[in-house]
Amino acid sequence: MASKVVDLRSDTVTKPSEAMRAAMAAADVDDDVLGADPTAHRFEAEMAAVMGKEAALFVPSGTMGNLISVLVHCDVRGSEAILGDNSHIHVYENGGISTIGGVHPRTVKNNPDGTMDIDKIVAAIRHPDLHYPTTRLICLENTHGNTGGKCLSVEYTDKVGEIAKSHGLKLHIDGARIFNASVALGVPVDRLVKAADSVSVCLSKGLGAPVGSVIVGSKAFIDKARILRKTLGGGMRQVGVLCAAAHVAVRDTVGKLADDHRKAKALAEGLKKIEQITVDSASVETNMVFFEVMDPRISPDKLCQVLEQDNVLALPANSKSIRFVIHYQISDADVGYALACVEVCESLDPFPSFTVIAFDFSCDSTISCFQKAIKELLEGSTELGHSINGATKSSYGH
Ligand SMILES: Cc1ncc(COP(=O)(O)O)c(C=O)c1O
Ligand SMILES: C[C@@H](O)[C@H](N)C(=O)O
Repeated sequence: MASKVVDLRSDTVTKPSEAMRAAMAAADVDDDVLGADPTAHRFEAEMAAVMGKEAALFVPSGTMGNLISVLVHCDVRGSEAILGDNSHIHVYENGGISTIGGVHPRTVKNNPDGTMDIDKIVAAIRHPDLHYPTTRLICLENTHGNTGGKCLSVEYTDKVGEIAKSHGLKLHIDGARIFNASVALGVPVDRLVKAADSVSVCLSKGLGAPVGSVIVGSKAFIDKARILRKTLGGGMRQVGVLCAAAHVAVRDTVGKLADDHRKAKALAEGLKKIEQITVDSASVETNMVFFEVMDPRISPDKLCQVLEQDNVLALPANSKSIRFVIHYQISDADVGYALACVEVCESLDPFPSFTVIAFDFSCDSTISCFQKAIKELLEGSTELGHSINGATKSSYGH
């Protein structure tokens, strides 16, 4: 029987539940390009209401959701979008807003809590000038993935919204994990995004849907987004199959996010007890845990490779740390097993001491000495290398 895999690579790795699969099979569908998939319409109306916006549009991915949103807001050539230098849109979306949309990114440093300093956002705003692109959009990310799933407060979001409005700009929130933020902050999700003109919500992350995101905003925004989705090849015909699963995900999994956060905290507290591990467990706000290995010889890649041998899957967060991401298909026992595996990895010497003896075979005497040494070895009278001229000895590991 295949041994269980504890997959902590991301919250994108969940498998659809039986309820999702049943809903997909039973979905009432039609051609959505011709504007008629009833399940898609129902789900989009449901999500618009949940998020407190006028309208919604199902899209195949969070990346496309962000791209469409930026392109709708920055629909004039020479537009600029202010976004975090460590944001998903800027780091992981192939520069799509530029390569496809011709939008210029104006990055502002992301703080360790996922925010961008308000004064730096204001300083980055550029109004029409012969020399500059024109700022038309500010993008936030909540929760913020690359800082470890940090939550942006509703107060901060409202403040950025006020700045956008006072400067005639729009505000987009990459809300891939907005439900995690809502649950962790105890703020209703529609209140958390009230200041935003658009939000991209991933259904395929912590909510556990097999595919897709939904973007929400004004009706005028969504009408333009629908056209852009088709332009980008996102017209999906009987998409109700996917929307049916997404509906089940929102219905069944939002209530489990708090437990994901609890398990992430427990994982961080457990990692804290392991000698060679550094983790700021107090900074764990949602479902992600970033930790470092003290031993400089064990890189994040190396530890992930070693853990994989024990069927624990993880990914490096960066050159220094590893990322564990909890989702609703990770149990408390899985957390305990992962901790035990990290502990074993840390106690094992990943690089046992060993000696390399290099020979200079261009030297004739080395060969005769080598032959002598082999003869002596076979007779058990010497250690290889000690009696060979031209041999250089190097030691690795401890
Ligand atoms: C914060 C954030 N935004 C957007 C995305 C993009 O979502 P997708 O992978 O569905 O394109 C991701 C990752 O998946 C993410 O972590
Ligand atoms: C890496 C990124 O694209 C993905 N959203 C994740 O967090 O796993």
